[in-house]
Amino acid sequence: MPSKRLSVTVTRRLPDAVETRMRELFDVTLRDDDTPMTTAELISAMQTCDVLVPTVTDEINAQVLGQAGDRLKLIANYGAGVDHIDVQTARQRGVLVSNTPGVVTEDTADMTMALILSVTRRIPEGLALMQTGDWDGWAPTAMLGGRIAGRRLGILGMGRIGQAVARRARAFGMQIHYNNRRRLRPEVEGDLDATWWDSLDQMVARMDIISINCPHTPATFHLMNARRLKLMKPDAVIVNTARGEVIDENALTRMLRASEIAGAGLDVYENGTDINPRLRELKNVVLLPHMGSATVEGRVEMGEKVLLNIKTFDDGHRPPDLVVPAML
Ligand SMILES: NC(=O)c1ccc[n+]([C@@H]2O[C@H](COP(=O)([O-])OP(=O)(O)OC[C@H]3O[C@@H](n4cnc5c(N)ncnc54)[C@H](O)[C@@H]3O)[C@@H](O)[C@H]2O)c1
Ligand SMILES: O=C(O)[C@H](O)CO
Repeated sequence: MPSKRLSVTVTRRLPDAVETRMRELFDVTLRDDDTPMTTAELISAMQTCDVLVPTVTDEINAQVLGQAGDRLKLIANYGAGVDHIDVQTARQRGVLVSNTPGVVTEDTADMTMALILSVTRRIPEGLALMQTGDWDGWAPTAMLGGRIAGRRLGILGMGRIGQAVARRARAFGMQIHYNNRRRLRPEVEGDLDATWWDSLDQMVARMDIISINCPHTPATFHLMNARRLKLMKPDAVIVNTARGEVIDENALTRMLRASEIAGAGLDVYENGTDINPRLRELKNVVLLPHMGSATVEGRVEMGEKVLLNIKTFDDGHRPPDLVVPAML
């Protein structure tokens, strides 16, 4: 007699190859349209499935989890960041949470460098000049940016992506500094030629460029608040490819408008798509639509990770990318 297949609900459209494999392995419910589920749809899905595959666009808070069915045993997130899931409450309810770390690392680090270069070398301004047809030729003083070689890069959150950013930035001749929950092992720190700062305040005050690469947790919410942003040098730049909530977006906008810091490159925002409109008006800001890990290859690998986590759970083992509250 065939064994009962695990019931899996996926909240967003995934690459075709991933959806096909989902169908082969599980009793899967896939969506036809690619809009985020409403809260009611999410709760309804969580009342009938064994495994939910959400993304960053699904807010799975304590209230939503409180209405999930007893059947729900695993939330296999499609993405590395899990700040949209109340992992603590899930655990209390006996629901496991897994994510997709590692496969997003190189692509997100590439995008971090792209933002650093875009802001310091004014790439979007140059592009706009070409697109409007306003370029009237080379001039010694036109479109001058800042050199990044020799500059101090301060990485806040020296995990997988932070270290991948450090490797790239070293190749660009930057000096690497970092603040992290824990200091790296000496051999890793040595390989990256990175300088450790125990005090985030002291690091922030001395850097030319700051890159945010820590997760959004209660401890990192507004870690870059108005007071700390004011410690930055007036010619410094900040980039964020982690989560918007780590920076006080309104304070950052005010400081950029007042030229109290030189520029910002943002891939993520404090309130999702509801971006401070004043940010859009600024020339010294480069805004991207949360596309740090958006490569064809990466999206398939994220799906493969999700499949592996579910399959391992289905086989009676601990999913390899289990997220436990102590990690956050
Ligand atoms: N823009 C995107 O598309 C995109 C893609 C992937 C990941 N992300 C975000 O990037 C984050 C980091 O991903 P990762 O794979 O590098 O995670 P990771 O767990 O490997 O690294 C995170 C690092 O942050 C450090 N950290 C945590 N709290 C801290 C604190 N209070 N102060 C200083 N350091 C702290 C941790 O010690 C760890 O070293 C994810 O949580 C996710 O939110 C964004
Ligand atoms: O965390 C990630 O992997 C991306 O931001 C998408 O959720």
